[in-house]
Amino acid sequence: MSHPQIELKEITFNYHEDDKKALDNVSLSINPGEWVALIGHNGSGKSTLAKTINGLIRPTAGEILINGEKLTEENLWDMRKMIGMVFQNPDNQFVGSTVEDDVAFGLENQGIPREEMLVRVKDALERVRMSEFTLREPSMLSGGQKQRVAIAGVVALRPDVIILDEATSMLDPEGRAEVIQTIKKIKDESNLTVISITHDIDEAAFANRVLVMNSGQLVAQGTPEEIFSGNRELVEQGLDIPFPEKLKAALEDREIEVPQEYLTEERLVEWLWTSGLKK
Ligand SMILES: Nc1ncnc2c1ncn2[C@@H]1O[C@H](COP(=O)(O)OP(=O)(O)OP(=O)(O)O)[C@@H](O)[C@H]1O
Repeated sequence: MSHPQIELKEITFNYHEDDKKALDNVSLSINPGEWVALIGHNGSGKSTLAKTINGLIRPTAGEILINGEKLTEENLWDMRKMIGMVFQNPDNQFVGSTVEDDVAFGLENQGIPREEMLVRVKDALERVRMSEFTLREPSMLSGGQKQRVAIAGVVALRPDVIILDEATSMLDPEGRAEVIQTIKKIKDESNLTVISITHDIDEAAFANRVLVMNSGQLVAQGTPEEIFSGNRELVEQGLDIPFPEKLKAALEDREIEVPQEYLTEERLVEWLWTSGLKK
């Protein structure tokens, strides 16, 4: 029988006994090769959920299964090798003096032999299209390039799952697009599972499935189309909605008829061209 890659069963967690629950009875499962976006306003429990999935936090109640196997103290380190994380601040993630050294760092920690390490570093840098920067100093790179190097460091470890914890939030639009395209390429090449925690709903629109957190609970899940189409409640929850949906809402407020289905930016442009809307 095939199992979900990650399964959370009725997970509850609070940081301190008297605190309100940071996670409140959360159950979910994620399959290999899925791209799942985790959205929700500040403090809704997204980062806590990610830390639970990769074993940094032990839930107060409930259980976690990875490939059908229960996460325990004994198998924690093996399980953690399956999951790589990329964090928000690109500047806090560098340890090497060159791009190459930086990507090699995690491999050295895992005791990977030098020959194998060189192959993996080269391959990882090619996959994030940073080969020409191999000997550069990481601090000299743009934000998007820094995050691509951070992704290479994770990819070199050959994880099955990559968690992006607001990995694009400090980048300009160009950097964001670079990082998202990089992740998409790697995901397609190696059936990587992607969990992206994001406030950027345009990023969430890339996912196969969107999970919405609120006050430690998983309150909704569905395709980006299902979650975002005409869903003004999300805005009330402090979330942004994708640009095409924002524009549709603004046009509707002006009593202009708009398509009810979810539109990507390309489809929106197409519709605008053909809609006969006049200035
Ligand atoms: N180290 C900690 N100690 C105590 N409470 C914490 C800690 N980290 C988070 N919390 C609390 O747990 C709850 C969930 O926080 P979490 O960081 O998981 O939310 P989030 O959705 O990731 O928020 P953000 O978007 O701001 O990163 C919040 O009430 C937060 O104050």
